[in-house]
Amino acid sequence: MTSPIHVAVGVVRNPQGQILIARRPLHTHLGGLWEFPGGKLEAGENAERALARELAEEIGIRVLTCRPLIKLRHSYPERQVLLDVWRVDAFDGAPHGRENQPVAWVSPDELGNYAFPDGNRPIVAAVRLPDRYAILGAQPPADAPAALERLERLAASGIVLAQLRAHGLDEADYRRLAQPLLRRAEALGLRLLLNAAPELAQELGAAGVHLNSTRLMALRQRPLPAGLWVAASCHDAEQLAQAQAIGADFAVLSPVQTTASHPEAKPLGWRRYAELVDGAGLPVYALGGLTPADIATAQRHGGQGIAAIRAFLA
Ligand SMILES: Nc1nc2c([nH]c(=O)n2[C@@H]2O[C@H](COP(=O)(O)OP(=O)(O)OP(=O)(O)O)[C@@H](O)[C@H]2O)c(=O)[nH]1
Ligand SMILES: [Mg+2]
Repeated sequence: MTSPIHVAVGVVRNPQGQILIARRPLHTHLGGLWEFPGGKLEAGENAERALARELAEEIGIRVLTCRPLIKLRHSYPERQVLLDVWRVDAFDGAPHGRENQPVAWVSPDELGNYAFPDGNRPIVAAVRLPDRYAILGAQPPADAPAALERLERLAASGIVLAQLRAHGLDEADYRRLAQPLLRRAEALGLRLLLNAAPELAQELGAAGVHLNSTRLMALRQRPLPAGLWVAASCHDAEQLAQAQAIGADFAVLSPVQTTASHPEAKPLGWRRYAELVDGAGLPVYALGGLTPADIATAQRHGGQGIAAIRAFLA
């Protein structure tokens, strides 16, 4: 197998939070599809240098600050690419298509309306996902008022994505608990995924499903359509590969450190976390004994951010 073509890709964000996309010229590989500007590394260049050069050449901006977002390998019939994707949050100049390609500013949630190359699906997910994923836990008896109060506190602290995890409840109790939480989450602008059967998540109008590793391993395909989120709990390379194979949007990898909720589980540590994330092919949150102070560490190790049960309520 030849080594993949290393490509530096920029997710350029303006102060309004919109993302710059460009349309690939018709005569090129994947011509006519939308992309994030960028291009191949030249000999002797690292990804950051190539990114700065490509964004200057293609859209006429000077990159001021950038940081890694996600790295992905993808095989097209004609070639393999390593997409080395960076967030560009500060730049000089007004972006325009210097090669006459159409460009557009679109909000992260509108990205789904544009036709991108197949390899870009995880990039779009990474752009849309926040750096914190909250796990709203509940134990029997399902205490809806207490869970609602925690949901409010999560939203007040800026959480926009969470899952409802209540493994001790039977389906009827889980349903009773989930319904008012889903209604409140919607009003708060918080996307609530159900850690439950995908059919239940869809029936109750949740933002998506969070698959525990048993459900994940039993699936042969993505259980919900593209408009809903599919997340998965993973603990090793096999489960991450399965998450990617069924087309999950993101994964949670645990335990990264020793944690009070699972004291018996052997932690992965950041080095192993980074190794697993590197081959995962989808955004991965770190979970297990972490606090918001670890977000930057998770991102430095290739992750999307952190997931936590208690830390966001502190
Ligand atoms: N820039 C960019 N390339 C992408 C994206 N997604 C994706 O699969 N690719 C693939 O990455 C490869 C390299 O990108 P490129 O064609 O922009 O390379 P380049 O700017 O150096 O152009 P060149 O061929 O004229 O030198 C292409 O095969 C392209 O299809 C994306 O979002 N942005
Ligand atoms: Mg290019």
